[in-house]
Amino acid sequence: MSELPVLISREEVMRLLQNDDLIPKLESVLGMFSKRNGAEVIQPLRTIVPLQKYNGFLGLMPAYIAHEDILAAKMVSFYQRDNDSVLPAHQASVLLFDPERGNVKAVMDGTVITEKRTAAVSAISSKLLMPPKTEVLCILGSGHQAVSHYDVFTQMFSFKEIRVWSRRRERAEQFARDVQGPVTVCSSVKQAVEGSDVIITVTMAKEPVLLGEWVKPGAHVAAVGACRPDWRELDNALMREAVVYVDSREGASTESGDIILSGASIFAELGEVINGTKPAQCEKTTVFKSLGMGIQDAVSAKLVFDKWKTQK
Ligand SMILES: NC(=O)C1=CN([C@@H]2O[C@H](COP(=O)(O)OP(=O)(O)OC[C@H]3O[C@@H](n4cnc5c(N)ncnc54)[C@H](O)[C@@H]3O)[C@@H](O)[C@H]2O)C=CC1
Ligand SMILES: O=C([O-])C1=[NH+]CCC1
Repeated sequence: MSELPVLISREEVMRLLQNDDLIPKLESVLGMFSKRNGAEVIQPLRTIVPLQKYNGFLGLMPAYIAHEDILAAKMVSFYQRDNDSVLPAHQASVLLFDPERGNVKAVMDGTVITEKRTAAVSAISSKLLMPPKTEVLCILGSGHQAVSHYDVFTQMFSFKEIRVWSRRRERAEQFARDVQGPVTVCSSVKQAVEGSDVIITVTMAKEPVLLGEWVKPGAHVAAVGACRPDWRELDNALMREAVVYVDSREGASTESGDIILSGASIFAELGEVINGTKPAQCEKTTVFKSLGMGIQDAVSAKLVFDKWKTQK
């Protein structure tokens, strides 16, 4: 009989998953994915189970990476909660399998994996696509992704100013108190965005919050929210004017309201830029539309498990 899977907690994932290890693994797997060698990376489109009664969704995200022999599946629930709800918006678990025997080796917290790997992928997009001189970072939203993005962006880059905007000013003020360095709390999206070189959108908005008319020409936007085909964070002007990069063409064309409803065309996947088969047009305004991928969770889970084994 198979051994029982090990359980790896949120705290352990937080301790074991470090950006320095994670970023090269993500770059490598994004590059592999964009080669479209179906025997190398298998990642079906995310299956979504709508939970209409609760204004929520369950996403199923399996992936197999042959070269590294990683088989994993994340299950993530996400809800549009009202403002005063104390319940979390996202919760996830990742199952890591033994691909040869088919048994589950580990069940681990996937919420921290989701927070860290998403932010790390946005940091990769910024490394590749942001303008050469970047001084101002702007974060729209002040939730979990805002914090993980702040952490990796301040670790990887140095900005003269970091701005945050949130629908409720007190949440933005709380964010500014919680993080390590100085943050300018902005009263409007326009105030936060104007003059920013890198803009991160990490909101639960269903309608555009970021308008193209406020965005400095040449800025880079990492658009992380709006992961349903009828949800938006960015307006048509921005989507149509910018050079649009995505994590997966199939994912973005199926799930991203910003892409589907604006009719914007996708210029490249991040993996194609990593592979050198598509250029990074840093001199132009760029949008990286992130939806999240099972392969990102799979490499993260493997890193966590390998470290856990060496430290147990
Ligand atoms: N691309 C990817 O791989 C992933 C994307 N996400 C998305 O990132 C976004 C942020 O996620 P979390 O930080 O975990 O959520 P969270 O619930 O911790 O934070 C959400 C933030 O959005 C704000 N917000 C809610 N409704 C809004 C509205 N109508 N207009 C403007 N702001 C609004 C909230 O005030 C809060 O600041 C979500 O859209 C989520 O689905 C999450 C995980 C992975
Ligand atoms: O990749 C992911 O885990 C998610 N993307 C949008 C909601 C959750």
